[in-house]
Amino acid sequence: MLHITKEFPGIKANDDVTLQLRKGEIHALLGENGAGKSTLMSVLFGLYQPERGIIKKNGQEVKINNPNDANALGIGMVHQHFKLVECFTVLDNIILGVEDTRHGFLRKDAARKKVMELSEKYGLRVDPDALVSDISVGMQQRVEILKMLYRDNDILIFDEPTAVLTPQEIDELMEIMRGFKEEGKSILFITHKLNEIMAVADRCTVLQKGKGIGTVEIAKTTKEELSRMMVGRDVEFAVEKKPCEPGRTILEVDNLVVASKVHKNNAVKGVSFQVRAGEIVCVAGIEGNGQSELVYGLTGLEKVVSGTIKLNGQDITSASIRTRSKDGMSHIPEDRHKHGLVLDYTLADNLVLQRYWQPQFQNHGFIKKGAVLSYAERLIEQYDVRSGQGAQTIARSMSGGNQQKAIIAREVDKDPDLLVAVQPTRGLDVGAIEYIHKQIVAERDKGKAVLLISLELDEVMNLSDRILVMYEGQIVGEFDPHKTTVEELGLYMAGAKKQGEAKA
Ligand SMILES: Nc1ncnc2c1ncn2[C@@H]1O[C@H](COP(=O)(O)OP(=O)(O)OP(=O)(O)O)[C@@H](O)[C@H]1O
Repeated sequence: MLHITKEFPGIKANDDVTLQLRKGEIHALLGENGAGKSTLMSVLFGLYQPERGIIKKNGQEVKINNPNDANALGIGMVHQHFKLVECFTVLDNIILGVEDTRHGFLRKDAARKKVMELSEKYGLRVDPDALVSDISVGMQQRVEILKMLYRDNDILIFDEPTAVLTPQEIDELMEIMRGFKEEGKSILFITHKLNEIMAVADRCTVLQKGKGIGTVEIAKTTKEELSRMMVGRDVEFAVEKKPCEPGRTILEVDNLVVASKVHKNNAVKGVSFQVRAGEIVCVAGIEGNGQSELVYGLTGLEKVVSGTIKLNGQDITSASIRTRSKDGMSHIPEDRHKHGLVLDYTLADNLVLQRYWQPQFQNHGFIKKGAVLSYAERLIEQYDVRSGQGAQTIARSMSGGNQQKAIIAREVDKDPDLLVAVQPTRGLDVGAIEYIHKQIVAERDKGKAVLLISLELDEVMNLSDRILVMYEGQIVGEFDPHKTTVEELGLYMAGAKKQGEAKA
């Protein structure tokens, strides 16, 4: 890709960027949120046409007008937010658009055979007949990868593939990528996780505010140098925090049971714990052990089966979401598109989603547009949310990381008593993670209670004052982060160990 420039209203997302990919290499693409990584890859995949610049494959200039052209050139892409049809089966998703319809009949036998062979060969376990809406995020990603392989692609673009995976799944993906490389396929890999780049990549190209800063050989660089190139300053990987001084109980959960949406059993099976003012309690666990359902129950997204939830001593077990919000609960949700934002609203409207009815923002049922805008502008400035048209930007057009920052700004600025933060730094760059971690600790130091749900053990160890490990819907252990290790937590998370009587 030579001298690519791509503009959107108000922003040059790519500004004269050159990227060269070799055969059989894993090439990482690194940059702050909104630096233009996804845009550059969307240009390569034919989703956007650049204003300037050309693309060459094997020395020949090519024109990629749409994803079909990209596929014909052997270029495939796994998007940051998957592009699957939820009510279709795995197999139908893989063959979508390249179905064999000879003589007017849809023929799937050969397709099924090819999919199963690819699945076997690369260790990409899928159930071809399962509906996409019923399978885990990890399996959805395998479907996306199989889609590329089914089309015989040999340039594979992975846009933040590990942001949604568990540590085990990340290891598996790294192995799969190495396998592709050995076969001579070329991989473009966007990630914010420097450890992953150091582990698998051969080279790394760094973007900063739309411009290419340079390409480095991984064998000759360090994590620190990469983060400096990308953020333009040194980044602290561990946040400083003083010992915790917990106060009164803010959240009290007693014997909570929450049903599962996917299977008949309960997902949360009698969980009890408390979170006090001025402490960060972290629920650690492998994805799918009831953490999501616990949060749905706490925040009111799902009705609970039994048990009680008290916030500041008030029973809120059956309270509406608005009541919980008014009573002092904030929620940074796991899925920013499903529960965090209204994607076709402006950034400003998204920032007042739970507050537009307050006198500050409405008068006799009419929204005070000026007040909403100036409030949004303050948050955008304070939380460094970057987008093309400021408060008026449509949320859908913002980069994933900046969408996340907008949600964090909204939830923290509500000044809650309890902040329920689920994977708050998913998809954020190292500079933004440092900032968010400091914010969470600052909230704690202001006397707020923080319940953090995270799959990232580094984050758990770094931030929490107390760790609860969840396994198969129950709390199987409680730990002091200063007295435990990642290895010990791992054993409890995998169900190999359980504390006699889990107290919390
Ligand atoms: N379709 C679009 N319309 C308008 N602006 C867009 C569109 N797509 C991207 N942008 C803007 O272009 C810039 C670059 O976005 P891009 O998604 O490429 O960043 P990124 O480096 O992938 O970020 P992240 O790490 O947060 O995913 C952002 O400011 C974004 O708001």
